[in-house]
Amino acid sequence: MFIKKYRKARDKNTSILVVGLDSDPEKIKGFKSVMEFNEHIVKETADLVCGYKINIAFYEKSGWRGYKALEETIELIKNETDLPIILDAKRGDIGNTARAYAKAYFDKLGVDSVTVNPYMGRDAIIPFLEKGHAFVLLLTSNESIGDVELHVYHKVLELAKELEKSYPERIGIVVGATRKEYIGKISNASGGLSWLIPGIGAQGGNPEVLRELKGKDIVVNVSRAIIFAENVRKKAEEFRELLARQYFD
Ligand SMILES: O=c1ccn([C@@H]2O[C@H](COP(=O)(O)O)[C@@H](O)[C@H]2O)c(=O)[nH]1
Repeated sequence: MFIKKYRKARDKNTSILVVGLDSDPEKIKGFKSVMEFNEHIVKETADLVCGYKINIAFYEKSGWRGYKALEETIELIKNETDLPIILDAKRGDIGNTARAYAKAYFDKLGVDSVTVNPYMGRDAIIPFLEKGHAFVLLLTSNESIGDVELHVYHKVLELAKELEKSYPERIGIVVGATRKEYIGKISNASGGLSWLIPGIGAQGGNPEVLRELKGKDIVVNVSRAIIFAENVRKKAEEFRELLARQYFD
């Protein structure tokens, strides 16, 4: 179960860092394949993180070869570590289609959590909660949140909390670290929901926001700033320390 694996890894590694395996085949210079690149990243970081997040887009862009690399990467993480895997797929569709996605990701791929787009409401979310854990998009890290999310995020928060009653410890929210002005307010209202926080590193989000989230189950994703660094381990150590100082101290 995602939350149990996450808490165990967080406490063992004193880390709330999740490394994002956004292993764009066009950027993995010096490696023969995405799989070889991912093996290197996992070997360098497994004792510094509380999990991995894999964004499916960077695998789908290579068709079946990318999907094969995705499957092999998940197998590698499961065989070599006890760390939870979040699949960043941002799915959201009618019930029977959502059930098909949930089956593909939890039963076939074997990930622990999936990101879900809540725009279509509970039918699009529940199939994921029935099989595993889901993070629903609440207030994302990108510029254009004013177009839609700012108008509805409080509704998404209400819905997530309602679903949490039937699916305790199986639902969380995605809030960008770039959303400093909203995080305190959302934290106060978020009860026992877990948090996935992207936006630190390449997007310039502020790690100080983590001070508002002490005691909550949070994972902080950093992708490009770690995986494409010259010294991956050193960079992961720096981010682990930076985040830990805000959250654990
Ligand atoms: O609000 C969101 C939701 C998801 N993401 C994803 O997280 C990583 C961020 O990568 P960086 O290289 O650390 O910027 C990426 O997979 C995004 O698709 C997000 O950035 N913001």
